[in-house]
Amino acid sequence: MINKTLPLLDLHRHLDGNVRASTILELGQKFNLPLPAHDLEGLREHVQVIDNAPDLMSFLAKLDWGVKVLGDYEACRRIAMENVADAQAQNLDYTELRFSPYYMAQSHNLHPQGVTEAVIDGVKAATQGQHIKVNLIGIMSRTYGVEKCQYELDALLACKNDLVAVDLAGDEIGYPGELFVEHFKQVHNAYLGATIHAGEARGAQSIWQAIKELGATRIGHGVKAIEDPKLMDYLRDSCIGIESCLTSNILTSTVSSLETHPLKQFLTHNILACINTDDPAVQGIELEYEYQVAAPKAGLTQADIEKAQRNALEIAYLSDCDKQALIAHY
Ligand SMILES: O=c1[nH]cnc2c1ncn2[C@@H]1O[C@H](CO)[C@@H](O)[C@H]1O
Ligand SMILES: [Zn+2]
Repeated sequence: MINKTLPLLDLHRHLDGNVRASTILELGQKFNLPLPAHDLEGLREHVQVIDNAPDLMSFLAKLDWGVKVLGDYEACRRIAMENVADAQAQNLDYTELRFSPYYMAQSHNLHPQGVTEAVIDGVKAATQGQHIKVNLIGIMSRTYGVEKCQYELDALLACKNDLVAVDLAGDEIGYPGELFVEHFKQVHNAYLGATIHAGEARGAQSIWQAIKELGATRIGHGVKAIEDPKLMDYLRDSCIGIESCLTSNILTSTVSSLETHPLKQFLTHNILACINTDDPAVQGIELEYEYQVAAPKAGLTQADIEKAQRNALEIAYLSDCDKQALIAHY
């Protein structure tokens, strides 16, 4: 169960993996797009993973309608605002929303920088005067290759003051981290954090690479770390955070069942692992479900769950002062 005396955080939450089905319908109509269905019930199977996908890339295809309907910058601003509202409805005290501006821009030839500015503006407007605090992480979608990622990174770096970190997401097998060393040099030169999707579709080596060559201080998923005892020790000793996403890992067939998910072992090994959603709307879950249902199924005791809740605060891209403010609220 969620410990209500501690702040609740979701550090791995894709804004563009969390577009409401109702918004997809409305924007589809607004921009006259040929949607695969014209009511919510019919649309569901096209925008949500119902049965486990055979692999990561089939899972990721379900995110596509959420960005195909982004016909202008106002639509991007809207989904950013709705993401804040959804996070508030989950009683989150703090979340890091991540988004890929090129992925959002490409269907309607928008400019990634314009998309980035619209997302920033939407988040600022929606959080104004509210309790919830939101930081943004820019994603490079590796699925589009090295050059497109540079184009995407240029857009993100132009807005670097409104971001806390840069991530690499998408096709981990087809576009391994080795291709992105130059990109992450620029990320570090801009004093941004680096959290990287690794050890999800590929093995422990991909996590080593993300840490040693790309300078990641946090890892998205990282499930394959369990195969490498040296890496497990390294993650613990170097305080590298692991952003676990339980249901996501089942739906992408990364892990065969919650019962065999390595999160429990990460926590027992004193790795700074935490519980997150990933793509809530596409997965049809929310953070509450991950804490109340998925985590116990994955073998976490109440003490483990509280540890994970505290770990999120520890590894969040927040100053010590901001962390204290979150704790002081309770
Ligand atoms: O679980 C995941 N693993 C890898 N990449 C992901 C996952 N969820 C979303 N994206 C990727 O993130 C970008 C949108 O934010 C897209 O590139 C999408 O494919
Ligand atoms: Zn993710």
